[in-house]
Amino acid sequence: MPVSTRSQISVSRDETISADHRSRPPPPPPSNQEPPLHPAHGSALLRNPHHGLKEKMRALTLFYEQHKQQLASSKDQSARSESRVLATHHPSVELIDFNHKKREEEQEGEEKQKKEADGGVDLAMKENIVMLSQPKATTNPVVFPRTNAKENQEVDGCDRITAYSCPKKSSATTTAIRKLSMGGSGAQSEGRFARSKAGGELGAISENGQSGSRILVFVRLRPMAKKEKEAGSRCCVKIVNRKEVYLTEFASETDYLRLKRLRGRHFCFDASFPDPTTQQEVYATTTADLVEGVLQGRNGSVFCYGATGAGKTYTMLGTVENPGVMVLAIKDLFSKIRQRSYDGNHSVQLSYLEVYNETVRDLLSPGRPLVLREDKQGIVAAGLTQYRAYSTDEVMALLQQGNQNRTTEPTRVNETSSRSHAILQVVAEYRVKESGNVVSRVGKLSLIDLAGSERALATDQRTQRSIEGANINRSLLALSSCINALVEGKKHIPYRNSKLTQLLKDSLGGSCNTVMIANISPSNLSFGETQNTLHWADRAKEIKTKACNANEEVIQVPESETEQAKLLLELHKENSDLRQQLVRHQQKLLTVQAQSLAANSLPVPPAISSPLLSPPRSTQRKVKRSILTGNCFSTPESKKKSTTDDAVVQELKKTVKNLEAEIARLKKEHMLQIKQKDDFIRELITKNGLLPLEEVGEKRVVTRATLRKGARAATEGELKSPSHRFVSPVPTAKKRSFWDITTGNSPSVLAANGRKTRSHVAAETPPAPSMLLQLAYQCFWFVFLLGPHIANHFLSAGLRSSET
Ligand SMILES: Nc1ncnc2c1ncn2[C@@H]1O[C@H](COP(=O)(O)OP(=O)(O)OP(=O)(O)O)[C@@H](O)[C@H]1O
Repeated sequence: MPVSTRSQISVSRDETISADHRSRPPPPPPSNQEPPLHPAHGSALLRNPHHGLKEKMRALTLFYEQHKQQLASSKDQSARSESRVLATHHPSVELIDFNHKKREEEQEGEEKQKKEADGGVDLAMKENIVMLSQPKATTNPVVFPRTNAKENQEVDGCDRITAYSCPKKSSATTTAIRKLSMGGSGAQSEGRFARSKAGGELGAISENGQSGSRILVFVRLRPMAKKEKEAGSRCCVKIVNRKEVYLTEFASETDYLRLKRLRGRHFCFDASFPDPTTQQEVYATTTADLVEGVLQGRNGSVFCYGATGAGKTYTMLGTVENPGVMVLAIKDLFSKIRQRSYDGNHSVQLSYLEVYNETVRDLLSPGRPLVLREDKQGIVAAGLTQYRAYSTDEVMALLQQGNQNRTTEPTRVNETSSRSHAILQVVAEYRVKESGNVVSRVGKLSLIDLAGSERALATDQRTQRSIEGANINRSLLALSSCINALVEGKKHIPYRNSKLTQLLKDSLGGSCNTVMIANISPSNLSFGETQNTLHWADRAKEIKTKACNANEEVIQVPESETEQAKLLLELHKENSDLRQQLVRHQQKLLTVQAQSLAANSLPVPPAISSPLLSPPRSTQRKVKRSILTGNCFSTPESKKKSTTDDAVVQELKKTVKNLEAEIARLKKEHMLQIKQKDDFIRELITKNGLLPLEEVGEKRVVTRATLRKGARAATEGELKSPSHRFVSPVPTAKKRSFWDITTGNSPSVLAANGRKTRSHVAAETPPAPSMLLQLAYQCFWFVFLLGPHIANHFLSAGLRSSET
């Protein structure tokens, strides 16, 4: 992290000495007569006002010489230990190795315990038991300046290192608690055992998958670079027991005054990797468990953190010969999925993005910067390409493609310095058969290679590089703020301060198993950066993550074959039922469609007879008739319509019949009336004696009968014209015409006294109406009498035509 912690640890040596003196009991007096070397004596000397600086220096020099002799004598013992290989010429490192014999004894004790214990017991747990049983640190005569009190309280089993007087957290106790709490499922214990084995019994403990787990922090030390060697830099980092990291500031052996300001610090992590550690070892210890968790449906994150050139990209990506965590994790993921997936039912999707100068870019399909959005799944980059990969080779090709698109620039520190934070996300979804059921699991693994924290001077003064550096530092500062807030348990975590922290939100504070790998350089020239890195890594250890629940779904599957066959039969039956239903519905639908079509269609014209098209005679007739009757597409509506029409016709026919009967009746009545009138006329004539009855016969009374007679006569030759038809045989008598009858000019109304009555016909024959008028009257009567017949005729004719 870019935040320096130097100010916290620069304490004067004198203060430290006095503090140590206060806190420790005086040691037994020395056997020889040499000047007192113990700090108590030293402090006594120092407190003596008569002792000058020269004496102090002499005492210290003597002590230093003696210490060197002791070291020389212990070299034989340390030659047998593994740390002999790592021994450097740095005095502090030599001091660390001073206690090798003791550590060897401890290791022997560990092995003894291992043999005694059951086979299934976690090696890491045993290691912790041993650590707990270790004796408390004894008083050490070597006094070094006190550093961060929080970090280095005690170093178990390392007397000399305790002499740093850097109060260290009781890491052994913490570790033991963690390890003891893991005595849960056998599977987990097995997993941890396997991991311990793979990690070379590093004792790294995973609490993944358990509620309230914390971020696991690992440290990796890279080998000294050629450039650094050439620059005469020396190793300032010592890794002990594959857990503890000792950081010492260099000082010249003869520069006694400089000793005052020497800084030494001690840290303890879940595991620490010295420079010869292989990539495979690092992967097995840090990430293998996370991959396992992903396969169980849990999310996992691994991020590499450190100064520029510290080996982050090497750890994450590696080289062709030594592939890194990303490559190994993907290979492992694919091979494990293949082994387990039920019926090969699995999918792996990946995305690869970078955060460069506070912009998010898609590395697999570069284009416009992406926008970060928060949804139910957490923070997502909108529009980020998700590639589905079916093999490791495909993933490798995509990874290579992405890395080519990644922003890297040469800096003074690193020739291929990553100028961006890169995040590879792999989503694995697969089905596995477990206790008769099929379980579908989805897990996400995020592999993050952060850009290196750096000092402006360490890289370049050029504008672009310095801008990049400023942005990198800004985002890493935001990361450190988030770590601080999380450690302190604050409610508000400032994730929004940078794109990087937004993207890491899930990994840091979400439901996720998270691993941090802090990369450090061994060079004393990078002391400040290494110290910063270790400080923040140590702080990150305290971050508690939320319980990581498995994202899985159980699909019920019958166990026995008989049950399966049963299920298959049931499914077949259901399937055929559904098919039948479908056919029925289709039929119904067709009928409805046809009916609606018929209802909406116009009457079809009669088919044009064609010898080729015409059907057989009988059919043709039927068809023709049906077309004519409109029954070819008989719908309920059309049927109803035709029925209504029939009823109307019947009604009309009835009416016609009734009318005809009425006409006949009226005719009869009319004839009767005429007859009555004739009789009445005759009677009147007879009464009045106007004509003797005998003469009556002679003088031709115009009656209907006579008319008929006359008509007959006319037909015989007398009345040849219509005007003659009504010629009265009596010349004096008024000729009674049809007009007379109808207009009441009847002779019957002629008064006997000669007076004209209304119906009286004057003696002088009134002028007869004109022929035209008579004709009109005749026509009227004609129409009156024959009208109903004619109407009836037309009506039935119309009905017939409407029927057709
Ligand atoms: N464990 C290691 N073993 C061998 N070589 C290493 C190791 N770690 C790092 N290196 C080498 O150190 C150099 C710098 O490493 P790397 O590029 O990984 O640093 P970095 O932290 O990613 O730097 P930056 O932040 O600038 O990108 C590389 O040449 C790399 O090969």
